[in-house]
Amino acid sequence: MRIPFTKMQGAGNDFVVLDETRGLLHLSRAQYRQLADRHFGVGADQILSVRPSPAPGIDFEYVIHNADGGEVEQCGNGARCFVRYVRDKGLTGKDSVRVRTMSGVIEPRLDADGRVTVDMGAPVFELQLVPFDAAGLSPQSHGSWQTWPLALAPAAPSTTISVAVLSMGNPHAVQLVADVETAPVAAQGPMIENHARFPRRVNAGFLQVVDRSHVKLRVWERGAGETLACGTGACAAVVAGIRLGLLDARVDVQTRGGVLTIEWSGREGAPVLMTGPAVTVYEGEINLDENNA
Ligand SMILES: N[C@@H](CCC[C@H](N)C(=O)O)C(=O)O
Repeated sequence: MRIPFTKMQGAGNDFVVLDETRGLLHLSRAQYRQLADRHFGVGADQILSVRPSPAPGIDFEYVIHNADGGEVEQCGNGARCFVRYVRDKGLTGKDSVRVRTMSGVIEPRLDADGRVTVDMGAPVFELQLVPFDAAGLSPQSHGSWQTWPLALAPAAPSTTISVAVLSMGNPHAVQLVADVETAPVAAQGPMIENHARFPRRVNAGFLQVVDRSHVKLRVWERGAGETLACGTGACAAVVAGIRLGLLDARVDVQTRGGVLTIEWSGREGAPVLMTGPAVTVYEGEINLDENNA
């Protein structure tokens, strides 16, 4: 099967975008993996499928698959690319669209300066909704919030780290580090991602606070490994930093692929705003392996 695609990136988090507004492609998990494969496919951290309005008052549906082929709830950098794509392709005349994802409705809008801002909705702190199993653990209190001890085994020697746990529609565990450049992202990332206390696995953030409005961040993404940037990871890290009393309401997040600006008032139920780049890299067509269907 030969299909057209668009390659996009937001702060270096890269995507294959598929237009399914005129019919679903019904790709298999193996075909999503082939699209994401950097040797046998196009290469991407996630595959984004653009689907028609699922309900009145909603402009589009946005379906996200990680590089491992698994469908996931949310993708922040992808949301910025989504609105750039539907506008550039003439699928809408609006600068701001309401888009349904697996975890709710988000609102990306094209800004006058060429960047994109997304209302990512409110962070979720209920542990069972993340989901995170805290049974038998004693949290460490930081003012009105807490972090959780997470034993990483079989690390040698075994290590216990301290993580803030929350959902931005998808699950995040954020730990503070002294220096992101020397943080053990590749060593700890897979252990955190697959930790038994996260039944749906988790995205693992490594956050260095520079000052109250600047941080550095690396994220080991569930189903994709370390990426150059993670939009929901940036939102989760800044929300965690604000709730831990370390950050102000507007923070620039330096990732390896660029800067994202995150704003959150700190009020429970208030939405997180994320601003950053969204860029089309090229268009193409690919033969998908029928044996993978
Ligand atoms: N890169 C994304 C997040 C994509 C999904 C994530 N790996 C997950 O499994 O939840 C972003 O920019 O938010």
